[in-house]
Amino acid sequence: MGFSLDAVRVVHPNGQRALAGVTLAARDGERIAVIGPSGAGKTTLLRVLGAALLPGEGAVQALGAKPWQLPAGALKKLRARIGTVHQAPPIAPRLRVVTAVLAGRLGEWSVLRALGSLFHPSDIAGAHEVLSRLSLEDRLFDRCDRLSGGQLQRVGIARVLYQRPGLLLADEPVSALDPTLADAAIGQLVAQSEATGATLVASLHAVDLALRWFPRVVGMRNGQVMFDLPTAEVTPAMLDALYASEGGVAVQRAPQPVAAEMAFQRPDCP
Ligand SMILES: Nc1ncnc2c1ncn2[C@@H]1O[C@H](COP(=O)(O)OP(=O)(O)OP(=O)(O)O)[C@@H](O)[C@H]1O
Repeated sequence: MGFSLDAVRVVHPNGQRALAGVTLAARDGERIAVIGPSGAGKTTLLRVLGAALLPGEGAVQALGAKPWQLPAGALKKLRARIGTVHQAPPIAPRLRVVTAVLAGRLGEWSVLRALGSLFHPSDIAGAHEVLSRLSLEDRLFDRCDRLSGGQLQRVGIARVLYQRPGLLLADEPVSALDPTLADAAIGQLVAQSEATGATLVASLHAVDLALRWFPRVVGMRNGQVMFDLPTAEVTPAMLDALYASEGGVAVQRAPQPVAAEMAFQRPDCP
């Protein structure tokens, strides 16, 4: 199952080309980091994988289904099996943390149960368990608008952990976290994939996290896949080329550890 994209092209309504013929596939349970400069098409790629954006051209398969050939009911069920961690989680400010986390399974619930959960959270222990994996269990009953940006981002991660999707997509999931928390949060996404067999695709600006936690790295630029390699084969020269500015002058980046050196530094998942 996993997913596959074949020659996928996306041009936004304003004429901006975001994906220029992307072909990419993953087996069940694979873990892939997508890296590349701003505007490379990473978010667009994840939206196509999540059946949230219909590409203008090309074929999409996710979890064994072709989303855009499904009737509405089946498409809804497929989307309930796909979880997305957004950079800025779409969570209503007045919602309590517990409710925001339990909303991860809204797609599986009837309208009645979903409405009931707003007033009487049904699985407080389950919400507590996933929040504790992100060191947020003490905020269970806080309102989301009382949280910092980084705490809210972790609530968004907890929500997807609670959902237990078959395809887990994470779009810049730790951009608001300090390095220690970011490392731990990526570790939790990886641990979830290992425990449930979910395919994990994360777009990351933090190249060190991509190299440390993911066995496969896809480099994107200008809507195209520039490389798709086992992490140990990604070289500093490839990273420099990926992030080089359009004018040909290399962008100043902090030195990145060589992939081969990073591979054995991956901490054990808790
Ligand atoms: N809704 C939209 N309407 C018009 N253009 C868009 C839209 N979303 C993205 N784009 C454009 O498509 C291209 C790819 O954007 P995308 O957000 O996928 O890149 P990205 O790699 O995720 O960037 P970043 O790292 O900055 O988040 C960019 O040129 C962007 O300006």
